[in-house]
Amino acid sequence: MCTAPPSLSSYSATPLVIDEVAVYRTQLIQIVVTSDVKSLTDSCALYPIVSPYALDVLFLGAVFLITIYWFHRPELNEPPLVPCEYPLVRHSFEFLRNPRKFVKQCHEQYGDIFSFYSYRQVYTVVSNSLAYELFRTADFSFRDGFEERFPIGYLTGSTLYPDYLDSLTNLIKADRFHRHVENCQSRSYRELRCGIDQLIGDCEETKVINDPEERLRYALSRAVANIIVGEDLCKDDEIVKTFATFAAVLVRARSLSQLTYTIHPRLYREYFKLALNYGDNPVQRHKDLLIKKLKPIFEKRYRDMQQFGDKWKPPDDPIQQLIDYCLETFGKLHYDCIACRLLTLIFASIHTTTGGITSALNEYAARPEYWKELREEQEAVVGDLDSDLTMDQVNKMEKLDSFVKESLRLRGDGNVFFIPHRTMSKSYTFSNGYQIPKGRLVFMNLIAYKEDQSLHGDEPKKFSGFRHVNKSPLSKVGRDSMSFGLGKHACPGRSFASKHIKMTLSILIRKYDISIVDEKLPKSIVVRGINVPASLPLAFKKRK
Ligand code: HEM
Repeated sequence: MCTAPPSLSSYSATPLVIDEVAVYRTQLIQIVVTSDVKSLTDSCALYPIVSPYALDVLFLGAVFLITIYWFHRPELNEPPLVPCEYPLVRHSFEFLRNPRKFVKQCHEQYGDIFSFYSYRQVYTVVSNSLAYELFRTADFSFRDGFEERFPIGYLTGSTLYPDYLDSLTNLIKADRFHRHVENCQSRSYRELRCGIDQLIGDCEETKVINDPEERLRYALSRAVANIIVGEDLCKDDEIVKTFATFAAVLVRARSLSQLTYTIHPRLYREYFKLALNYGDNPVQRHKDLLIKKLKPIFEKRYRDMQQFGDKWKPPDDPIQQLIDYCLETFGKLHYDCIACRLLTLIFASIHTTTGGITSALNEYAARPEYWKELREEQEAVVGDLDSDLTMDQVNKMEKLDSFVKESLRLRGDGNVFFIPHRTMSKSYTFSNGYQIPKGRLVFMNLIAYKEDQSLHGDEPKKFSGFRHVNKSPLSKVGRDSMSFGLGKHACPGRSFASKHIKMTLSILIRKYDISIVDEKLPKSIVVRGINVPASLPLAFKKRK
């Protein structure tokens, strides 16, 4: 006879002996795996002859099968794993003590692909042609690799929204964005000049500025804000501060969380978020500020759109791009999503571009042998400091373009890796036959790239400011030009960045004599594990 299994409440109410529990467990399993009523009845009828230990046998069987599979699973032809001396920390010490020496030695010994173990993860490093393969194939994700080391999407809340990075990339790549940047050329140039005049000053007498990077970052923020949020808001001190400081806030919080990464990336992500949310929660504060200041502009636009319909021709600017995106995606204005887009754009654009300005400026100040030619080019192309700077003129600054490109190529001498990419497909087989499993973080060996004579010409390790004249410009990516990445995810803001770096240097070169104060200071420093251009104290004097 089939007795119905007791209800869950009766389990707890009735004291059962061990054998009874096993019988009911067996019965429950049978019920779950049985799909139709008849077989259910049949299976219930069978229960007295099923062993009370069936579940345990099943479990042991599964463990046995998994063990067999584990030992006989297809082995990947993994790249050589650098053997390590210290069992727990593996290569972490050697790598952190002298990353350059470690990577160079491993490359010499193991060739263009090798893996090493740091803390609890295996990393793979690729050089030369395998590095280009990494950038060019869709089987690797730059975003996933970057997001693990710097979870910007998660921290800003952008990952809540569909395709958050794709939609930002599309916004920057769109023709209407390029048209808008061109249309804003003279007003954003004036903003930049005004910022430099105020923050660096007239310098009638020689003036030593200890923090040129920070001052130039604020000047640049005004110019970029002019393009992104418009003429009025770019003069708003709070908005400019958000543009100038948002990335620095994240970098500071990251330094508090770095140690947790060595335990587990997920712990690191959560701790990072906690470190940010603690106290005044800067991400939310910056979001609230952007929403407060921008809401009236968005609402007015939206009202105008509804009131005038097709007769209304909206301004073709990023604000309108964001409105259109929100209406297409959500059917209404979505302010949190708008703030997320803007913060990600600010994060991606301001510090990176200021870094480019700073490294080129440090090289310029330290290398008087280039001053004459670079000044002559400025005078020939632009002339007077007070006249506007057109896009056409910026494009004609070939020597300056090459100088900036060279400083970006060689910047951060201690940088040994390019941003990691993560394998997306099940496993990936490189063209030389080595295989890596899904999820592996893969880095490009930057030392090998910088020292490759076949790419950069004679003496590739030496700074040669005009190395790239009459060759490809700064904003063009290629095998010999990878500061902005390569392939599908190559930086979509590269012409924007290159234009702003050149505009800033053009003003500085025309306006001041700039020289280095202490030649012994390094041009780049390691800040919390990342090599960045140092904000060297520089002497500014108004040119005669
Ligand atoms: C000197 C300044 C800059 C440098 C050195 C730089 C560098 C890079 C690099 C190396 C990548 C990864 C490319 C890859 O993996 O192939 C990247 C991606 C990106 N950059 Fe830039 N960038 C700069 C300025 C900017 C600016 C000004 C913007 C925005 C206007 C921007 C927006 C982005 C975005 C949205 C991505 C992600 C692209 C994607 O995943 O499809 N960047 N950048």
